[in-house]
Amino acid sequence: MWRRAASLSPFISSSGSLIRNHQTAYNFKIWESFTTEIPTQVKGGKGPFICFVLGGPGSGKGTQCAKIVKNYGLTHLSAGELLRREIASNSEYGTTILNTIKEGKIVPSEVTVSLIQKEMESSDSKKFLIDGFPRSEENRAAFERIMGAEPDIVLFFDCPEEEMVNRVLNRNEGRVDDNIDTVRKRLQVFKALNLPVINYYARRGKLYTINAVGTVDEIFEQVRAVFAALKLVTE
Ligand SMILES: Nc1ncnc2c1ncn2[C@@H]1O[C@H](COP(=O)(O)OP(=O)(O)OP(=O)(O)O)[C@@H](O)[C@H]1O
Ligand SMILES: Nc1ccn([C@H]2C[C@H](O)[C@@H](COP(=O)(O)O)O2)c(=O)n1
Ligand SMILES: [Mg+2]
Repeated sequence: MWRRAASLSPFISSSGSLIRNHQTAYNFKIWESFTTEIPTQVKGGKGPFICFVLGGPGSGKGTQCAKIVKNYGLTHLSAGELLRREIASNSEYGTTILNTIKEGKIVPSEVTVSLIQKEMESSDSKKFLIDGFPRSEENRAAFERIMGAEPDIVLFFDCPEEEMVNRVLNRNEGRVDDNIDTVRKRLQVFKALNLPVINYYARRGKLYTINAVGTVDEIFEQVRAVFAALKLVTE
């Protein structure tokens, strides 16, 4: 169990020397190579390592998180899964959460952060992969305020909208939001509320953009390059 009182200061340089700028779905820079700039100080504070995982609906966040867990042993917390679990448990917020998800909107931050908080504070893990969070500036601010922590790094799975729509419509997991109407709304919400957060982390030098087109293994090779550079995470 843990509690962090203060935020970490930025610790990863975003000025790697062999980076090429690719035009991708949302025009973020892709980190293509980490050959010379290995961060020397990965962790500055006493709290756990926190990696936020962002990307539009169906961009492959959950799929890649499963591979990260398997290869690097981080504890995976999917905000969407925590909310779906809350619906299934018939909690007092269940109906509100269900209706919000059906509408493709964002659940109030206090609800989501308190679910994440419960998981993190009852875990002995020292490294968390927080998938699908923060979805908005409000989410981000609430996490910082309530948890007193910031992510160490942020992975962004950058995927063209058409590909995301195809993946969601073929997912076949019985999710109430896997239909064309909701996915269109989720894409609008993603662009309006989540892209600004992604930009925020890019400005803070914490964002690692992954080109989310290709096979699952090809995409994971880019993730591996990020984690290879962050030696401390794997120890
Ligand atoms: N690289 C890929 N190529 C083709 N299909 C993929 C790829 N990665 C994931 N998928 C499939 O696309 C669907 C969506 O993937 P996933 O659930 O990982 O996305 P997500 O980003 O977590 O979406 P959401 O935000 O809706 O939870 C799944 O059916 C998954 O098997
Ligand atoms: N921070 C979050 C994460 C998720 N939700 C809601 C709204 C999403 O459409 C839905 C599914 O999430 P996913 O499994 O796609 O990550 O859950 C939210 O309101 N806030
Ligand atoms: Mg997911």
